[in-house]
Amino acid sequence: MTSIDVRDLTKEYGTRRAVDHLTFTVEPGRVTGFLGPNGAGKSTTMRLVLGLDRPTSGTATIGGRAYATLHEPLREVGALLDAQAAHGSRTGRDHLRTLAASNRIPVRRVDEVLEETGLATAARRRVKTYSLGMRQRLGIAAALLGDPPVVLLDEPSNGLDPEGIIWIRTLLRRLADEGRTVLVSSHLMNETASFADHLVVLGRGRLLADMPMREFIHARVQPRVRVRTTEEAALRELLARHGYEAALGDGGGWIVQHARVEDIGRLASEARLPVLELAAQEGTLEQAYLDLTAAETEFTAQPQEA
Ligand SMILES: Nc1ncnc2c1ncn2[C@@H]1O[C@H](COP(=O)(O)OP(=O)(O)OP(=O)(O)O)[C@@H](O)[C@H]1O
Repeated sequence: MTSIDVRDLTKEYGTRRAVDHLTFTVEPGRVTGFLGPNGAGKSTTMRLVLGLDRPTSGTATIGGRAYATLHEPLREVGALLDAQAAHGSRTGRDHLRTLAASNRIPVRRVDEVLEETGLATAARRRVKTYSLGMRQRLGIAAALLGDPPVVLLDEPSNGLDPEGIIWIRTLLRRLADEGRTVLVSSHLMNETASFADHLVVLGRGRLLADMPMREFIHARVQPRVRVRTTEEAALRELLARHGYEAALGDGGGWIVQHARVEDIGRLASEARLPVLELAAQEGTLEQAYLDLTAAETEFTAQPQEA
């Protein structure tokens, strides 16, 4: 099993510190969402892991080895960093064949990944005729070509249509279920919530969180309850009397802050209030993420640099 290990990693561009003493491990068998505001250092970290840039200090290794020392890198790590990387005058198939040949990957893998990424019918077209979503699929096909145990994808849902977004979600889950190490950066919180098991969150080059996604949400978003009754005034008075804060929700009913269904249900029952609806409202990843990064967003903190 191959993990990605980032240890005390720092990268400076001139006086700007893009990555600041970062330490975390991306474990196999789960999808790790890589989050952070614009400029937080996600792409820089991925570039350092892939040996595309040199760290100022610290290390980034894959299975204990620096990327530059891997014998057949595409068989060990698949990456999507820049979907525009393919040469426009080549066909999608030729692009993948060239990559396969230079990494001693059997040529049958080309047709397999074209099929897997839904590009089989477009394989003989020049890449410059591809839509953004098709280029994205081609970049993912290239990442999967060497059947690697480690996959890094920077914003893979970018440009994909709704069907493509469902496809990528299923793909990521499958890769993790097969025991691979999967690191995926995204700005789309609903998307990330739909595929990630674990989160690594950066802010201004530093590690803000490294924990299971459920834990991250529960630690930051208080539970809420939605309750609806025919006796509005009585409910409001009951909640206020027990110190609950409640506000009218969309489509009727009350949203009660810091509450659990067990407590509100019992209160309503004891007061003999007819309850039409009673439901726990799960916190979302977006709420938890915004709460964490509010103070960290570069553009909020330093508007003069925007
Ligand atoms: N080649 C470079 N030269 C100078 N500064 C750079 C370079 N690459 C990145 N930076 C700076 O490093 C910081 C981190 O950028 P990076 O692209 O890693 O962030 P990110 O989290 O991937 O952002 P985004 O979500 O916008 O893609 C930014 O302030 C950026 O301007």
